[in-house]
Amino acid sequence: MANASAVRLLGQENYERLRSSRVLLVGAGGIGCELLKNLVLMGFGEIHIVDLDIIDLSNLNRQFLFRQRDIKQAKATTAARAIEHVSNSKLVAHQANIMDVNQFPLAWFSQFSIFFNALDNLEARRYVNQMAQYLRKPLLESGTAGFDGYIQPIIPGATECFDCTTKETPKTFPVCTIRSTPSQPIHCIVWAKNFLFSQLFASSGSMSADEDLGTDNVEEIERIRQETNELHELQELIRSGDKTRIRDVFEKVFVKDIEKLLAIEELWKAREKPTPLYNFKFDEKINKNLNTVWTIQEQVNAFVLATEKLMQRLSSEKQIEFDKDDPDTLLFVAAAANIRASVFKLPLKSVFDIKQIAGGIIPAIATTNAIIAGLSSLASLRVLNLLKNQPKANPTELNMAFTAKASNMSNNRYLSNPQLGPPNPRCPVCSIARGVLTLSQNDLDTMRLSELVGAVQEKYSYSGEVSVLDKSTQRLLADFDFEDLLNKTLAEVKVARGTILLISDEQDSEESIRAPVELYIEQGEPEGINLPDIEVPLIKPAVVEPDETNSEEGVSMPGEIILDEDDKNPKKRHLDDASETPAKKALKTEEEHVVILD
Ligand SMILES: Nc1ncnc2c1ncn2[C@@H]1O[C@H](COP(=O)(O)OP(=O)(O)OP(=O)(O)O)[C@@H](O)[C@H]1O
Ligand SMILES: [Zn+2]
Repeated sequence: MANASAVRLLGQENYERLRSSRVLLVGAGGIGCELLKNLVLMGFGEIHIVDLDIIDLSNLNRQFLFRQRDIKQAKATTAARAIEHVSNSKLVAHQANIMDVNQFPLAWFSQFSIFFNALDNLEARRYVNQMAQYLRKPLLESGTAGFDGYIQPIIPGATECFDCTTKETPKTFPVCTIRSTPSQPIHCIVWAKNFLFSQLFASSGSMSADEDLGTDNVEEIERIRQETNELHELQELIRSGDKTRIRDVFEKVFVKDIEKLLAIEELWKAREKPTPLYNFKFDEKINKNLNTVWTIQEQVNAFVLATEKLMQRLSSEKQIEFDKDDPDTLLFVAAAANIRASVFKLPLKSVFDIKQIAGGIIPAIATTNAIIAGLSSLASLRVLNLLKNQPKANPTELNMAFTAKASNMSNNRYLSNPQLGPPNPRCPVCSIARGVLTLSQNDLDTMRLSELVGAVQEKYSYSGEVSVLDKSTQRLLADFDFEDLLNKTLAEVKVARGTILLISDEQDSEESIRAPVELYIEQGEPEGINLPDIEVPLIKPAVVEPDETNSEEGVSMPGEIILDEDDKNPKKRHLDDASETPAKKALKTEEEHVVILD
């Protein structure tokens, strides 16, 4: 049965095209459920839904295709089943990770006219963006965070891609700030959760000798190492189950360790000194109101109570992970964070506030999801040229992108309609020449890496050394002073179907170097190395400006904590930093040691 209103909007011919389109929806959560309903009601011919997760009780308030009885069922299949009875579309559900190259190789993506992202993490978003760039297929990217949201149509070659602008990564902090010199409540929360809690209840590791601590102060480094190893001993104490020893734990963490810190005078030249919590006592007074800020005595009592409970649990659980919904772990982290905050003379917070911060909670709002999904489905008609009388303009001139902003509204307008930008010529993703290299199974098993690298050098005229990076795992496979793997087979170095290799010029030339090239490894016939015919231009090495930072505004993603903090973020990529090859940049990022608040 034809959908009369769709025919009126699109015209008969375009409606037929819509009916014969096959589309991919990645994510069947808050935006995904809304979007699936829209795509079905619009009448797309075939819709594939991919989601790796199962339904949780907390999803039901907004993921309206799911009911209580569906809890623990797969999201993708349940969503398809829930909408089937009103659907005139063929629905195909996959409970899987979209980044699983065995299930979803590049060729699988090529069957779709458009991809819709309804995801909640940067990694998967980046991955689908990359597939869209390889196949030059349009992608409708979307996201919400509370009352804010956005849609961004991405048309490879014509508009900017997801990675053309820098994105805020989850906030990270230098280790020394967390361990020695907290200056905000958040530093104490990160310390309590990622350090104290995990050392006492979750892990058993002591520190490795070469861990970078983000400070050069020898005394401080020594103190941090010693403290970690002593905490390891405290873990033994905790595991003994002897509750009388909680006093020792408390004294070590809030008195002795602080005294040791105070002894490093260098640290306190320009900072207020902490005060150890001397004369502490434990009593029975427990405050049960999670919304108020407790007195320090109530924090101390809560710390003892939570530690007792966790100690008891350790007799049956091997280790305990922090979970914002696990009251014992939350209470421990909240109390420890507040006691430390008081020692460092910082403001205390309620358990409820700490739960939000430590759990990374941004409330998900059904209405925002519905607005964004509505805009995403409507924009897809424009992207696919399905609207009747659609102006034939360059995509960057059409009104296709939207942001919904309540948090920072301009001109009293909730919805605004920014123009899509053209691809950023310095984008690390869409500015790089790329192609697909198909290798036979036999070649994948037996070909040496050196053979492949040699062929790439010859085909794209790299005159000197090149570096080879496996982008999927960020492993360096070869460069000018690392040739150990060149003699190994592709199978031995784990280059397989779905691997993306980034080859960069290592030539030390003043004049010009060749741009990098990216190859997606596909498996198939025929034998031999048939490299794709792509142009890999010569570029001028950029002048190095060491302190240059990217001024483009980051876009925050749902599910991530973006904190107002002025510490410079060592993980932020510099799109315009052409002083290093991407391969080297990736390695450096891996080496930097920071505490991540997840
Ligand atoms: N790599 C991936 N492959 C497939 N699906 C993914 C992948 N990463 C995330 N998803 C799915 O994307 C959806 C995002 O939906 P949403 O943002 O509403 O998150 P949620 O997990 O349902 O809710 P919340 O995080 O708020 O509890 C989730 O259902 C999640 O399982
Ligand atoms: Zn880009």
